[in-house]
Amino acid sequence: MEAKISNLLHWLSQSENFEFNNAIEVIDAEHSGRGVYLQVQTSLKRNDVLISIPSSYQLNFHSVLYHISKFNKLISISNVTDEIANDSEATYTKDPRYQAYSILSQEFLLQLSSFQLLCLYILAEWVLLPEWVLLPEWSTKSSVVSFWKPFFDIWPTQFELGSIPTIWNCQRSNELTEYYNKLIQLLPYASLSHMNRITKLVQADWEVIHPIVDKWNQMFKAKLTLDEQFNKFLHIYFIINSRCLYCEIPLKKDSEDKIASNFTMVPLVDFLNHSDTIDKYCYPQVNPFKKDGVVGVGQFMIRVGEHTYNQLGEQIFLNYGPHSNDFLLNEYGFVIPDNKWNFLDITEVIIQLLNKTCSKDKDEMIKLLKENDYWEDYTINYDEISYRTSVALSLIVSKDFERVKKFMLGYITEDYFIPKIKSTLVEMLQHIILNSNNKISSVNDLIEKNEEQIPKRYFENIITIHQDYIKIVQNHLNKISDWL
Ligand SMILES: C[S@@+](CC[C@H](N)C(=O)[O-])C[C@H]1O[C@@H](n2cnc3c(N)ncnc32)[C@H](O)[C@@H]1O
Repeated sequence: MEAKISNLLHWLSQSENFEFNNAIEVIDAEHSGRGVYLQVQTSLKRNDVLISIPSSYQLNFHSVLYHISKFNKLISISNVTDEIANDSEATYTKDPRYQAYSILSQEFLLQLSSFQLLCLYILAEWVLLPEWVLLPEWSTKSSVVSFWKPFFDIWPTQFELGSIPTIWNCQRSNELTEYYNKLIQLLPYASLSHMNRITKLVQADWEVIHPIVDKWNQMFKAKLTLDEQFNKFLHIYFIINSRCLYCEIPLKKDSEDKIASNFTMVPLVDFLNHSDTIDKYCYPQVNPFKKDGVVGVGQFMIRVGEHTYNQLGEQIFLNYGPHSNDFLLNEYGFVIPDNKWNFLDITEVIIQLLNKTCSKDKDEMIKLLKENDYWEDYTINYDEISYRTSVALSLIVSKDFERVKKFMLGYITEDYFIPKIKSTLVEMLQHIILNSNNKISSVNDLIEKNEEQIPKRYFENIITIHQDYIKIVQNHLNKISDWL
């Protein structure tokens, strides 16, 4: 890994606009992978620059179009593909990308989302190009490598990202599928619905890009099967997902997918690990795009936040957002114990309770909740049972439609409903604890039968989420015992 990191630094240092504070270093740690640490006894203070990466070394919608257009001269987008010199005929015959990228029309590329374009491009440059150049017709020119190779080389392996539930759910032709299905069954409801949502996005994106991969396979006689290529795509999808940083993409300014497409991938910045503390450690800043030969969306900087770094060995963290463990597991493949943003989604439990009421009342309740935007998304965090959860529960238990309408409008407080819902709430919370305890026991059973095929952290992540659920619920049970 050290050699790969020094290759990356060497590659970046070819740009004058690259900065990496000489008090920090990238270190590979057992639990959280690569991270950035203070390695010189000094003091890094608010607004000091830690990392600064020019546009031309970031992977995003703009830079990918720029690089594709080097091989396909029919692509011409102002402010993106200008300033590309014409190649000689000799160059054309040396690099299979001229042929591969010739099937990508400007119209097709521009309507892709950032995710689709980057997945397709990274698949080509990282996975397929090294195979293409080994074919007899290109083999004498195998010195052809992607500009991005030093960046690709430091990305996590399939094994490192393997704890993400959508990967268990989507991976094709895998001997561990049966095992993964057992793990999926032990996920909490919030993780399961998150997994199902991302699974649909992954599958939809593959539907869009796989016709191109098919054409490349015919052009270059692929060695990998389509299933193997899908697994590589899945890996790339989650590399992007777990390492992308918010950044406005001018070409996506007016597009429908602009929120999901506004991101860039930034070498070195993508080594920063997550802390659940917001606004403390460091923060990103993107300097506006300057024309003069600079390609892309702007210089990406990381500056020190309000915390002064002066402890040798301290880790430089970045907050990825106020994310619960269910979210972190599904988007990034890790959890943090006692994460302060944890919450339980108890929509399923509330709906089960609702299903036990007589069907006429049930239909009316659903109608009232939907009409007033109180349908689903019932949550509990450590400190609070959400207002919408209290409203739904009060309605289901009391069946007092008129008073619940006033409760929704804030004319009466929950104090009125507390004595009515107390016993149902206690029963429901105890049931949640029982359910999490059962799942923890089942995960422990799986660990015993595992025979080391699956890394222990996959199981431990699920156990941590359930244990944290129990802490949240137990806190409410303690509070309820003080009521009235
Ligand atoms: C943006 S990358 C950070 C660099 C990464 N550690 C690496 O080795 O390349 C995000 C990934 O880092 C890991 N990660 C980030 N924060 C973590 C934390 N607090 N604890 C454990 N793993 C963490 C997760 O694997 C996540 O998918």
